[in-house]
Amino acid sequence: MLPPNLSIPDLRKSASNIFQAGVAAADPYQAVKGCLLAENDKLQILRDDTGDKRTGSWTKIHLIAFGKAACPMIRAAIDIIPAHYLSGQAIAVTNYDNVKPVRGVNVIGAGHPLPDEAGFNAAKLCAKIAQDAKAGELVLVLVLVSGGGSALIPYPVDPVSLQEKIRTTDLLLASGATINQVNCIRKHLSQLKGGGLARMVAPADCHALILSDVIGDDLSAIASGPTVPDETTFDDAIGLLKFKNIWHKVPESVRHYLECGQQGEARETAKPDDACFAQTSHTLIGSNTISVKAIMKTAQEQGFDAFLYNANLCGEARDEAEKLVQFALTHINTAGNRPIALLAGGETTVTLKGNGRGGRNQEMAFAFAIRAEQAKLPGNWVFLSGGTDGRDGPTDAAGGMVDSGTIQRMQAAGINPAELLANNDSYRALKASHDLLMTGATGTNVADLQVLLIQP
Ligand SMILES: Nc1ncnc2c1ncn2[C@@H]1O[C@H](COP(=O)(O)OP(=O)(O)OP(=O)(O)O)[C@@H](O)[C@H]1O
Ligand SMILES: O=C(O)[C@H](O)CO
Repeated sequence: MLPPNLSIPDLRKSASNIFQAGVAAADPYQAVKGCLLAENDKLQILRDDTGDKRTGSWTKIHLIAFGKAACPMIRAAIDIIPAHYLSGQAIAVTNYDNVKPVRGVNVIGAGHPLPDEAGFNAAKLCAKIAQDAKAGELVLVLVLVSGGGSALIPYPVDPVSLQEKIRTTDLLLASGATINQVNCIRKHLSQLKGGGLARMVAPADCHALILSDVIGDDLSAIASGPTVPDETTFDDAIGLLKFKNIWHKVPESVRHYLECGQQGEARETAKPDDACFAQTSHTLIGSNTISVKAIMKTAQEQGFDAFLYNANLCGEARDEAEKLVQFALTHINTAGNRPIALLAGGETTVTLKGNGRGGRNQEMAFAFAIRAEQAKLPGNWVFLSGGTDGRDGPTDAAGGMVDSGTIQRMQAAGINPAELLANNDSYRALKASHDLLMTGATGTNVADLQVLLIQP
């Protein structure tokens, strides 16, 4: 049970425990294990999207895993699938932080959030495994997909070079575009994304187990949907680049390729009626929603009056911080004396205007501290915003955990909070106030979680 009047250290400890419960609920190893069954030496996929079982008279199974959770996902598959199925064609591509050796698997570390040469080489190996699967050999290609996959297996269309793809990704990530928008462009510049991998596997069987880091769980957006039909078009991709004011900044080869596509001279991504999907199925095995339920439960168990503020938090990080402060102010008035937990899950965006360092969670936590101080949010409070993958933006922090004393600590360290926020320099500000959330890479990835705890 909670002590009667929670101090800031008490609240910080609880916030961190609640967040960890959300991360634990997205354990990729358990999620894959819960979906596969080997009985009498035969493999069954326990449910696909329609809730049906999938079995087959496969003689070989090839494994392709990519994303931040690739290692634990492929380990679970290797632990369950009877050895006689395994062909030796097993690859896992993950970000450098999450590389772990897995028996019988070619584990490859690659660049994230910006792609690199290692990822490009890994993407070619994935394509080779897919193309080697022949229908006559009764092969199943089991694809294990998790967030981060888009950056990790870049396979640009001809004639776009890897460097040009990296430059385009960089511009997109800084533009404030949502992940669905970013991935519409990525799909139209890739050989694997937007159903490309499913096309390579066909006519052999393909099944994907998908751990979602995309709010709303649109399967075609997760890791840019390499095994999923894509409804977006070259028109959409061009429209988005123009809308985000980066059409004239992306490399000439990218503009040229997209324009060719618009005129029907380049192949569209795989649409729902593409023949490759006849043998392709999917299972969604984990998501932010499941983690949000877990943090609600943990907050309640810890004695907080828990309220689901938003299960689909999106929008510009600093604006969402402001809205949460305003909501907390009104919520406090209607609550009694019990400590309150306002909880959320989602994925905000940041439109970069400055040249500082940070990530969307750090920026939201930093902006929350500034706004809460200005609005005089009463009582002891702690606000945590963190990426379940343990990595927020191009930094080594998972996010930020700020409290009623944060702004004072920043000022005492000689920091001008407003100036640093204007420069998107949340990492420096939070480091100075000792408010960086440092978890290390967690091995999973189901977007972000927010925990606001208040002792009125
Ligand atoms: N200085 C900064 N301040 C705030 N946000 C930043 C900063 N620099 C980069 N970002 C944001 O970080 C984002 C990339 O971060 P991150 O790698 O955590 O994304 P992600 O969504 O977890 O990646 P993936 O979905 O591929 O797993 C970009 O969208 C960008 O807007
Ligand atoms: O890899 C990606 O595209 C993002 O993490 C969304 O899944």
